Amino acid sequence: MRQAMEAEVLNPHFELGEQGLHQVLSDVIEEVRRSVSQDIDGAEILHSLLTSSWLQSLLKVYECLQRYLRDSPAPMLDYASGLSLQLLIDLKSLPCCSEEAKELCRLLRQPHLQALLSAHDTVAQKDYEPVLPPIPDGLPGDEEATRTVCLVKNKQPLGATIKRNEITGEIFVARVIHGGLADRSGLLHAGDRIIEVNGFPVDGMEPEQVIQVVQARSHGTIMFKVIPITERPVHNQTMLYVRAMTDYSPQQDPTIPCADAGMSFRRGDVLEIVDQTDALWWQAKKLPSSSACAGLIPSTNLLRRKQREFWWSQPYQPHACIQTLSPVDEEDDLMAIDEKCVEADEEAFESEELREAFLSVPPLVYPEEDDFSSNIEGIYLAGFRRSMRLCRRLSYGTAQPTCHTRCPSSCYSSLNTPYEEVVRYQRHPENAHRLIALLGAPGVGVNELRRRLIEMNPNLFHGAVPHTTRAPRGYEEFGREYYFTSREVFDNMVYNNRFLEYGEYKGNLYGTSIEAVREVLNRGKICVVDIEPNAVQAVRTHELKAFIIYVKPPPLERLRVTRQDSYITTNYYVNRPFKDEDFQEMEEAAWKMESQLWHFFDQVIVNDELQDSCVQLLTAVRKAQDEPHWVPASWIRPTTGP
Ligand SMILES: Nc1ncnc2c1ncn2[C@@H]1O[C@H](COP(=O)(O)OP(=O)(O)OP(=O)(O)O)[C@@H](O)[C@H]1O
Repeated sequence: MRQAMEAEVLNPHFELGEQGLHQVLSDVIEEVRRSVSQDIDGAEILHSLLTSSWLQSLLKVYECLQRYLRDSPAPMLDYASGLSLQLLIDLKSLPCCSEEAKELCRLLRQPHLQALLSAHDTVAQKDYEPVLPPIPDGLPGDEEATRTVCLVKNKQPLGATIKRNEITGEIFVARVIHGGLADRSGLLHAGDRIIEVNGFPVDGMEPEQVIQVVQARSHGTIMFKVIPITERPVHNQTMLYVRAMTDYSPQQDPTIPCADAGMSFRRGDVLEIVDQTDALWWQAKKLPSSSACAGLIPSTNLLRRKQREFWWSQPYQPHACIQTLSPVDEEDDLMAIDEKCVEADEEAFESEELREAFLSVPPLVYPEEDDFSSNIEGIYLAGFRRSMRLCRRLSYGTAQPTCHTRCPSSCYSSLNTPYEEVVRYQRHPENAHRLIALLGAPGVGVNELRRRLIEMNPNLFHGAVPHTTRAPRGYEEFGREYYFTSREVFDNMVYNNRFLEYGEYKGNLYGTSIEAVREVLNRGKICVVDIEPNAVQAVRTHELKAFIIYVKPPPLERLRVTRQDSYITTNYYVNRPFKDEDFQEMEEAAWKMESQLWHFFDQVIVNDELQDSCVQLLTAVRKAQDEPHWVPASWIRPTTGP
């Protein structure tokens, strides 16, 4: 037996048998037991030593470590994600690809495979230590043991805030910022009492004075003597991603505990909430983030409270919802009749006065149809009829009954949800396409871009056929120009929230229904619609998963240059060249849309050079369908209730 043990000691690579060291120990105990019965001196002591539970545990740990060292798999490489990306780039750059290469591309782009590779890299790069056994019970708990913590400061802040107990004058660590220097050291915790900084006793000092002592040394080692907190709070670190629905600036928030530790954000920013331990102040990172260090932001409840206070502190203003963007005043436009008319509206011919007015203004073009209602390769471009467009512009009605729900971002509802929970979503190739919704100020070019996109590939891109209560004309077909319905049916659809948006124009109702969009999507096509601001909420649903593209006007000087030969569709059913006032109105309308809806835009295209904008639009639409994006969590795991 002894020989066997010696062999083990001498040869560290000695392979322990099935039972391992545990077995060896049992044998030793057995031998010692026999020695005890022979009454050999000291054998009893040795016996109790070897049978003690702590030694057994220690040996088990040793065995685990041996097994860990022997069996731990070593990765072939730790950058599988990078390699797959490189492979995709290389394959893409090939002039022509074999079927196998295409298949490989498809596989490598699969979200599950990418997630697997990423998980592999995380594991491969991390040095996982074995789990250590728990600290034995019975250690003295009330001992005021001090700890000396040395942090090497570089240009980064320390990443901790302090507070003073006003009664005792003691200084405590108030908060440790996730990913900051203090956090990464693992040695400072919220609640630790600071006794000394760089040898200076800090009890009784004001927090600002303590900070001065810390800052006296801009780099090098800073030494803290602390009494560690006995019971550390449990950190609430569930992974949460949110989209900010409001702007926030810590510098302008007098209530933030430490403005320097705060993080500013803008509406639409995606934030990773890394710590929600404090009910009032969360810690978050802005994505994509290059910094390891998080910043303080108000929690949902706190931000909601702040917004409410701000809301009530504002002087009363007449309701300034997006709908109040006044369309061109009808009376003003009547004065503009002497402009050069290049196009007449389908409905314009119903009015005798207008017909006369048109006839008196040369040169005139009287297309039987709206110019956008064209036919490409036998495919009709639906949803471009002028009356529908003008109706939408004039429209104040939506599928939602009250203003609060109609202007989701601007008014009350953003107070309820200052952060919207989001998740990363990538459409599965077999799922329906995401709805593409274009939005922009009147005249900015939404319809021009939409039309050009559909013309690029009318077999793939489609508009939704609108509904109307207007009677069909001789050349019009049901389901091509419009779905012609009775007012009763239309009202019923409104009542049942089946319209994304609807409105009235010259006594007739017009609207884009969810069914019309669904009909396009069910045929495997990409449905491209333009929406008014009040339809934003209606397209942001689990079913449609709209990708909202905002078309932004370029600066005024560029509008003047690029729109020299363009015509604005006025409220008077004529097209005329753009005037400076039109550009100003466009900018104002754009500004309002941006200030109220920016956080809902998945993509912004500045419509400067038309060709560039078309390329940007096409790229955005492809990305919307094929690449991962942040979407509301409720789209992926729908919640019950409103
Ligand atoms: N980038 C551009 N450069 C030059 N002209 C443009 C550009 N974008 C659009 N246009 C022209 O501007 C005019 C208005 O565009 P369009 O009708 O698409 O506006 P819209 O945003 O759809 O407005 P509406 O609300 O009136 O439907 C059209 O004559 C169009 O050809």
